[in-house]
Amino acid sequence: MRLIIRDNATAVGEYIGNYVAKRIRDFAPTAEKPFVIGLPTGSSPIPTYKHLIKLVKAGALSFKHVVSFNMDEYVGLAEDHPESYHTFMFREFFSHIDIPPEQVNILNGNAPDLIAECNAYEAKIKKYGGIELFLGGIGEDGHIAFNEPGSSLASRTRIKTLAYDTILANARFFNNDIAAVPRMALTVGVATVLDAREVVVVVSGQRKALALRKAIEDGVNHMWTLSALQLHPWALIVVDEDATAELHVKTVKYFKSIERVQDEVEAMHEKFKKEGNVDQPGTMDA
Ligand SMILES: N[C@@H]1[C@@H](O)[C@H](O)[C@@H](COP(=O)(O)O)O[C@@H]1O
Repeated sequence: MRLIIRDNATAVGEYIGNYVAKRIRDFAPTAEKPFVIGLPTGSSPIPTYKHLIKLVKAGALSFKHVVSFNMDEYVGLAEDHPESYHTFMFREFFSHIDIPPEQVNILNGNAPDLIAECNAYEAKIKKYGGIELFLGGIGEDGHIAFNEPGSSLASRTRIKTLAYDTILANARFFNNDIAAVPRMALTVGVATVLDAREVVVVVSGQRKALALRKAIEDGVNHMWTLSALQLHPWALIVVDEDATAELHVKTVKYFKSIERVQDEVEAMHEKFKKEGNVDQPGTMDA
């Protein structure tokens, strides 16, 4: 696992935006071989979406051959409700980029058969050959997608009852009316996320600091589902300084030093490549 620390949420968004853009460009997606990406909602990924929009508008990136799968959606909230994840994704991202809407997949929290909806979602991901890069955010209780504490680390897309803490945390999006926050959601499972070839997680703000510590300094534990990322061979967490508040100084220093050495290795490879000595980029420590 790599941990990248940036000064603030904007810098985190720029870092992840550039990272995702490079992955898409290097993949060179086509209609026959699209780049399959998993996407989150929440306030944390907004700076990333803003940066990706900027790159698309500047002609430096295209989502024409990208297929997206969102992480989750509330159950029973009208699709056009201002706080549905459908509305969020189009408002904050999709309507500003060139992704064809038919390539966007978001769970339908109003499907007549919710279990069938979840199973079909998993099947569709499989049909595309799996997710290349899953971008995620976390809740204050360490949940990834809506995999609340106690979720099975082998879980798949399913119906999930929300933790009361999450309902309280999300009330800010419903005029602080706790009663208006849906009690259930459809969510990809922990195993659905871990199946992706690469996972990138954004964590910003001091209120996520404990979750970050639990996820990276303690062991794998279903009470902090992000910790399951320790089992993933290619995981990257990008955080702002505020989110590191509960980490040991030693941990922060360690990951900063890894980034420094990695930069040196990459610069060296670039130099060699220019001189025609190597044709493979350096591999990154995961
Ligand atoms: N289901 C979503 C999560 O996928 C998201 O990571 C979390 C964090 O939101 P924010 O970034 O606004 O703190 O919000 C919800 O709970």
